[in-house]
Amino acid sequence: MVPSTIKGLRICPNLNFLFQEESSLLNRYAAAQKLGFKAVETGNPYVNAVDELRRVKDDCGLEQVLINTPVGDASKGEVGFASLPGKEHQFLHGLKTAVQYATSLECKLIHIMAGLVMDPSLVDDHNKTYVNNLKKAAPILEAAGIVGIIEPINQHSVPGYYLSDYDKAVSVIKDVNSSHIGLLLDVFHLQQIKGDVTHSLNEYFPLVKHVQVAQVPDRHEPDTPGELNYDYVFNLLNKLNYSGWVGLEYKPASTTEQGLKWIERLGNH
Ligand SMILES: O=C(O)C(=O)CO
Repeated sequence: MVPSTIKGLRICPNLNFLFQEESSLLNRYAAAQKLGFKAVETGNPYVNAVDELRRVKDDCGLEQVLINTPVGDASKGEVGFASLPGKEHQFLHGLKTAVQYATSLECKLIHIMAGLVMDPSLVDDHNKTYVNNLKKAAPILEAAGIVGIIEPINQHSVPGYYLSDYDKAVSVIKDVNSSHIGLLLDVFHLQQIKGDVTHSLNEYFPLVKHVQVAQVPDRHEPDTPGELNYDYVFNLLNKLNYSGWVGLEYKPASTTEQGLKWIERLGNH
């Protein structure tokens, strides 16, 4: 069994990163529950029918904290659709699918994936498309009681990803001006995009609806060798009175279960 909190912060494994020893997503819910987790996040729930997922989630007594919007053909930039000019229909269809899944799974957070900029000369069209799509998404999310969150992703992890700048994310959230559009702050990406973790966490905290963690640069467990001191980061989240979930979105350095020992190690400081 593993603790489901670290320093009082609630933690949930991302089932598209952890428990990959289980080839089936449905079995990953059971594996997470067996180890003692109370909740999960799932980047791509669409590999299963929503009723199947709902049944397994409920049988395991797990909370579904977050899902992502669907992605398409990455070779066409479709790592999500939110910023893609000319694909507004696919964005809206994907959003409605995500809302349908989230509603059935009683999930209150949807990570809205932005897509890739395949032609840098079209970045202004991406900017306009992104804001317009999020403005259309806000009332749909509000009606469903769901918050859409946008996540700056670093360019090493996803080269060409449209949203890779916190100032842009903040400006878009303020432009859309809806309590149903907020920020997903993944400390793994923050460190590689901007660094300045203490001041950045303080500055962006009012917009933060969800946090994810992984060590930099290898994206392994928080206590593996790397640039970030997660003992400090978790203490800082507590100082800020962060009450949301912390998503474990890292690639286990060995096995999932072996790697989870970091929680005990770090939690005892
Ligand atoms: O790659 C990431 O950090 C994501 O959150 C995609 O789900």
